Amino acid sequence: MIGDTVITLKNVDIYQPKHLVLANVNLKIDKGEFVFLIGQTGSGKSSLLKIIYGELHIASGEGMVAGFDLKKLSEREVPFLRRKLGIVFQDFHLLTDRTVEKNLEFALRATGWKDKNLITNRMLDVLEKVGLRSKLKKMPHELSGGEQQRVVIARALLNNPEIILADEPTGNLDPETSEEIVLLLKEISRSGTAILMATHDYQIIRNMPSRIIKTGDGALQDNVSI
Ligand SMILES: Nc1ncnc2c1ncn2[C@@H]1O[C@H](COP(=O)(O)OP(=O)(O)OP(=O)(O)O)[C@@H](O)[C@H]1O
Repeated sequence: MIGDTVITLKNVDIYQPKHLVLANVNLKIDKGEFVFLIGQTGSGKSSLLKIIYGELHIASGEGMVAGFDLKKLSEREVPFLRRKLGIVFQDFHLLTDRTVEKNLEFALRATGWKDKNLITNRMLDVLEKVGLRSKLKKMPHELSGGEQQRVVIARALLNNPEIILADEPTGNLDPETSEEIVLLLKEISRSGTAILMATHDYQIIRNMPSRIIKTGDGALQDNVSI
């Protein structure tokens, strides 16, 4: 990693799977930056995120994410890259058959945590950050959409990620709750985690001015205004 840059893509072509979705992508995101990713449906936002979290391979160009060289990334290393990333998607992906506590514990154990006390402390820590410490014993269906999304964000924070990738994290939420979620993500970015958030919600972008990148016509544009 060079300096405080946590994502670097240089002249990257992104294919899905044989069709060139984005050509010659150049992108740099620094530690603690908050960036919106916009673009029409099908223009390549998810494909860009997939390159960053190692779901799609780089065919040409270069990429470094959280210190991992995407070009050299083997299947075996992908889980280690993912531990440096928090991933937050639109449809919450909480396990519906267990409590908030058990959801978080499951994610910690899956990433190698064993000590019960450390697990409990970490869970309380992240729930505190998202303002949901009192909901530890609740089942997902006992929470509102916004609260469920906060738990997903708490889960994304468990391993202290360098970057959070959020794909339409407010897609299922009302405008007020959406704004709260984005404010929470902004606050998280101020403590040093870079946030890249794909969204179609221009209202939110207008209310919270930040750097905007945009996919369209097979390319990625930086510092766009809307
Ligand atoms: N698994 C796949 N196989 C074939 N083509 C795909 C696949 N996934 C995506 N595509 C195509 O790649 C292009 C970019 O898709 P992508 O999902 O990145 O767009 P997007 O900007 O995230 O769209 P949305 O806003 O609808 O989520 C689209 O033309 C899509 O049809």
